[in-house]
Amino acid sequence: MRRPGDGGQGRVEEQEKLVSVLREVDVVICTLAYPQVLEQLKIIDAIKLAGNIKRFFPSDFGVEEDRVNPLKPFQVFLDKKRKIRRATEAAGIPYTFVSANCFGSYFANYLLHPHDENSTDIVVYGTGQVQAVLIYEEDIAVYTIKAADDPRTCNRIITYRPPENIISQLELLSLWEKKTGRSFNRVYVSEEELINLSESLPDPDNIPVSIVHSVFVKGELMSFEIGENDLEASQLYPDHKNTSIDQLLDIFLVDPPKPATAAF
Ligand SMILES: CCOC(=O)[C@H]1C[C@@H]1c1ccc(O)c(OC)c1
Repeated sequence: MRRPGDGGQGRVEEQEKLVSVLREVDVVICTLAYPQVLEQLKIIDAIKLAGNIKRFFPSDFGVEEDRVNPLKPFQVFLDKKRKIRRATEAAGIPYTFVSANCFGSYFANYLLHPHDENSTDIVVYGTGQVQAVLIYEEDIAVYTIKAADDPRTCNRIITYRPPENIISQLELLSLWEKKTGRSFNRVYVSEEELINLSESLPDPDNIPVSIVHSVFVKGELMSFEIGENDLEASQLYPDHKNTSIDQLLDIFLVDPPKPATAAF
């Protein structure tokens, strides 16, 4: 896989420079944050002009946006991502759309707050029993690179859903309590409270609560079966030793990944 030369940095508005950089590579993996999602239209235009890109991964890597129906703030967020998927398809650019579900370290920090050694309360959304999917970020990267030059994933959607990475909030919390020897109070936030917040909070603060509702209350990460015509990473790449959630929490015990906050 070729990498751009030193001149590989710039702005998406610099179309001439973007095209020249694209002419040096084969695969484009975009990870632009939500506020810049529609900037990918400029990348699509540049890819069309360059004419040599063998695969484009738009900045997806979350829920399977063509198969969920969340609360409005998240729906508006996903509409922008869907616009990029449709523009990619319309442009005839070879693509792979990735549904990586929940970034594992990101959401372990979001749910368990392991860096806060004084916390005794843990917020549980809804019943806490809905199954979600947490994938260690390094495995998301490995699966994506493997998919990048795999003909089986060309013009396809691939979901990252290894069986050992499917867990509910309460199961995750119990596992963390077992590993740390700590115990936490469960502070439940009901579906009604989340819906009210999604309607009362100003934009963009209404987006995270809508994502929480989709993932941990509606269970939209697991709302569809992986059928024989669907691609799932751990099935496609069985030789890759994926990091289970149990192993991810062991990483948190010895070298906890720093908390992060997505841009909205
Ligand atoms: C609850 C807090 O959520 C976030 O901060 C954003 C980064 C999370 C996210 C954004 C987009 C997604 O599709 C997605 O799927 C699980 C997850």
